[in-house]
Amino acid sequence: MSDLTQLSLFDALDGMAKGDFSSVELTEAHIKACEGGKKLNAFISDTHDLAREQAKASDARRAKGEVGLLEGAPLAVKDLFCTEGVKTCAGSKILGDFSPTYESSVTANMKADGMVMLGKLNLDEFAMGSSNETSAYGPAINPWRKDEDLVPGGSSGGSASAVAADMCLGATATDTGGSIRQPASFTGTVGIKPTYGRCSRWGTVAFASSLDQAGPIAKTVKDAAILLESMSGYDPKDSTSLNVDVPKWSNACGQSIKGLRIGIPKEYTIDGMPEEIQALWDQGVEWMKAAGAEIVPISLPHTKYALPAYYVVAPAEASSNLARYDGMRYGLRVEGEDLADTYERTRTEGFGQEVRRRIMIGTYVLSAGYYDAYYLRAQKVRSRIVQDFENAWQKCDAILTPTAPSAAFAVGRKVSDPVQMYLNDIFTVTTNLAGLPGISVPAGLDKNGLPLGLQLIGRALDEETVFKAASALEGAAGFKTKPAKWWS
Ligand SMILES: NC(=O)C[C@H](N)C(=O)O
Repeated sequence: MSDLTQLSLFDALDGMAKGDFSSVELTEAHIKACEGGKKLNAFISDTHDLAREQAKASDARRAKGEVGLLEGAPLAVKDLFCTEGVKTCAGSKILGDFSPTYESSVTANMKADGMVMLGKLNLDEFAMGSSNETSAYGPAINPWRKDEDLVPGGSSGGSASAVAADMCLGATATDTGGSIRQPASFTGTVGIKPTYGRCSRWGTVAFASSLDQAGPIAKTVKDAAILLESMSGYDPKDSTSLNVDVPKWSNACGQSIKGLRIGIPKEYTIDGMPEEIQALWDQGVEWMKAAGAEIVPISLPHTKYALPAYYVVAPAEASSNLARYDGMRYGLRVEGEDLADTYERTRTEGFGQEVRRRIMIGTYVLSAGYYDAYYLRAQKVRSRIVQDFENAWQKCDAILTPTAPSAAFAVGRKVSDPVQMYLNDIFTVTTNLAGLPGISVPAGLDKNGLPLGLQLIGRALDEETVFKAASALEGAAGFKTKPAKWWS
């Protein structure tokens, strides 16, 4: 039998449906790939025994004719989603060996659809970062380069690395400012952040609640559609969950984009953007045109304020969400001389530098006297950004931009310069602030042979158009290159 880890999720599901191989065989092949891929540090916890049990149970269900959307597919879960009885630590020391007694709604949906879970994936601590280097478990490594350790992007770096290295057929991820799309761009994978409210946040460790949204990282656009169909859905346990139907997005893949209006925002041309990224974006425009789309120049005038606004709103919400880690309830507790000292020691030892930085920024911008100057102003910027997109939708149906301002960079290169690190999110944060769906599709390689992605943004709840356009882009780009398997 040929190497089953090379299959897409769609082809693997098809192969099991035809009886070409079982979930047990498919799962064993992926467990072997995970064991051979340890150097990439993509996983924080392995759940291989559980995966074997789940695969066996899946084959038994299939024999009875019970076949879920993800039936028998070996997948992996970002370690930000609570998984019942399986360590969930959000890449932080402060959660210690916390093992939840409940399952996040997203992973519960996937389990109900027949997922086999191979393990929990590495990430930046509490999803704060763009390189996976803030993880208390060390960074996941990008499989694209052998001679030098490159970051896989972040915060969903483990998800991206594991999918790119064929260790799983797809993975869950989350995106607060770009954490699904930027790692997808860095690793030649597909990542979609759906409309805010599509996926329930219940049981997902909170970073910035008005921005956090789950979504998949996958090998193809169609695989991403299948995974998102399973992850999405109304959940009364999350007050921001949208009570709307989940369309069959996989059917949108491959449909014609004739007459679709694609907007090109002039503000996304920024100083210092590498020429190859500009060239790839221009090429993307040509591909969309050739596929029958109409190209429309648009303006999103408040774009330059998006990143500063995000780095006020997100830390503000984080400082509030992370107040719960006090050494009393879960994970780490460092005894002090009195209660205040215990809090202080626990939080100082438990949180890494970037998380502490964000808690301090967040506390500052929310404090009396500064609230109006920072937080309130950032919220006003947010309204302007929402309005910019509303205006744009009068002229176009989807927007094409680069995903990130660079390709993957070397481990250690940006850690000491937070502003450089934050700039990674320059093209992705706008959709989080506006709650819109955005997808990254691998579109080409830079001069060093590293993948680059292009982003498509759609109207709220119009993932269908996003998938249609992304699938056309994927077809035109024909990105088939894989990293050489140096790690196993
Ligand atoms: N969670 C995210 O979307 C990550 C983003 N790069 C941040 O550091 O906030």
